[in-house]
Amino acid sequence: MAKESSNGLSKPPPMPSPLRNSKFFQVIVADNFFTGSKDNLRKWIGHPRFELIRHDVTEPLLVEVDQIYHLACPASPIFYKYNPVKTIKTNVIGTLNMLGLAKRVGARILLTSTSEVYGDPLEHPQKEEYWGNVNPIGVRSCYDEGKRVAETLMFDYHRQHGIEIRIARIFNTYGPRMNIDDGRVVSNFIAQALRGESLTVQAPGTQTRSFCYVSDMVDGLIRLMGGDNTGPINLGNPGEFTMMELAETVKELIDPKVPVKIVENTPDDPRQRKPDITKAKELLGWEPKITLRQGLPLMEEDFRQRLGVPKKA
Ligand SMILES: NC(=O)c1ccc[n+]([C@@H]2O[C@H](COP(=O)([O-])OP(=O)(O)OC[C@H]3O[C@@H](n4cnc5c(N)ncnc54)[C@H](O)[C@@H]3O)[C@@H](O)[C@H]2O)c1
Ligand SMILES: O=C(O)[C@H]1O[C@H](OP(=O)(O)OP(=O)(O)OC[C@H]2O[C@@H](n3ccc(=O)[nH]c3=O)[C@H](O)[C@@H]2O)[C@H](O)[C@@H](O)[C@@H]1O
Repeated sequence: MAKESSNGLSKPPPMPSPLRNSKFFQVIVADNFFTGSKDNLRKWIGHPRFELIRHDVTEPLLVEVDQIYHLACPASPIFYKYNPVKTIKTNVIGTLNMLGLAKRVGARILLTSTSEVYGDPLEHPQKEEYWGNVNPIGVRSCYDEGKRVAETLMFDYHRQHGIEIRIARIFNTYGPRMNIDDGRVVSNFIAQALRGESLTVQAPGTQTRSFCYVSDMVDGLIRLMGGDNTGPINLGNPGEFTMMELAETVKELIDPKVPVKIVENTPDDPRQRKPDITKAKELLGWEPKITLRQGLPLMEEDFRQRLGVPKKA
């Protein structure tokens, strides 16, 4: 039997990457562009300390890095359900590959997990200690069970190999430059209102979500990566809205005349969701600053430009 060292590991943890002492940040983005767009990276292409690689995380990646932000995964229900086997491979094999990379080069790795690990929660608001209420064989399982396995892999690599891990459980986040046809509710309602189409509220419309603006989320992720806590830590905005309230807010902002249409919902849609962010406040000194009413107009402006719908004078 392998002898255990004082930290409980059979082998010492990997040496931290020497890149930690580097004077400059360099960024390597790896994306297979399934839901992402090169257009969003246009301003960085050609920058001497930026590199873009078309890469699928279900294949191993050999690069030298000291921090890994592991975000790769389709996140909108329409896209993650499109090829569920690929989604679960991305979560399981993709996370294994990123952890293997972290182990080889001694990097710290952050996983963007999700509030979907709480499933259709029976506790409200959700605290990190809640184990969730997830259907393991439903149409959302490729994503929510996939992320649960990804969290398990992160902790097993941490305990078994001493890898430095960070886990964020992100709650519904939105912002400019989202794919216009992403399919998630905020982008759908804004695009529909701008196109003068009915806002498609999925029944019953009383289900709730808590929406976080993207710049707040990025700030939270950077704090988590830089701090001493493995997580999991909830990152999200506790302001909670029903989908009907969201539709009314978007109407008021963009076009009070657009109708709201109740359409069929999809199976296992969580009925309520709101993060308890006590941990993020205490451990990261983080809380979101941008309310939904402040964030929506910023997204509207970007969608107007891309859809070519100028604001009426
Ligand atoms: N936005 C949210 O509300 C939210 C909530 C919880 C968790 N998350 C997580 O945050 C991460 C980013 O989400 P997002 O909202 O920006 O979604 P997104 O779909 O806009 O971005 C996901 C990115 O991953 C890439 N990708 C997908 N599969 C890949 C693969 N196999 N190999 C390489 N790249 C791949 C896509 O092309 C895209 O650029 C995801 O892991 C998601 O699960 C997001
Ligand atoms: O925050 C999270 O953890 C997860 O949130 C999302 O899941 P979901 O909340 O279902 O996202 P949406 O598709 O935006 O749906 C939100 C609510 O809006 C409703 N909806 C959606 C789209 C639409 O056109 N109309 C509408 O009423 C849905 O029924 C649902 O109740 C995505 O699955 C993931 O990006 C993410 O991991």
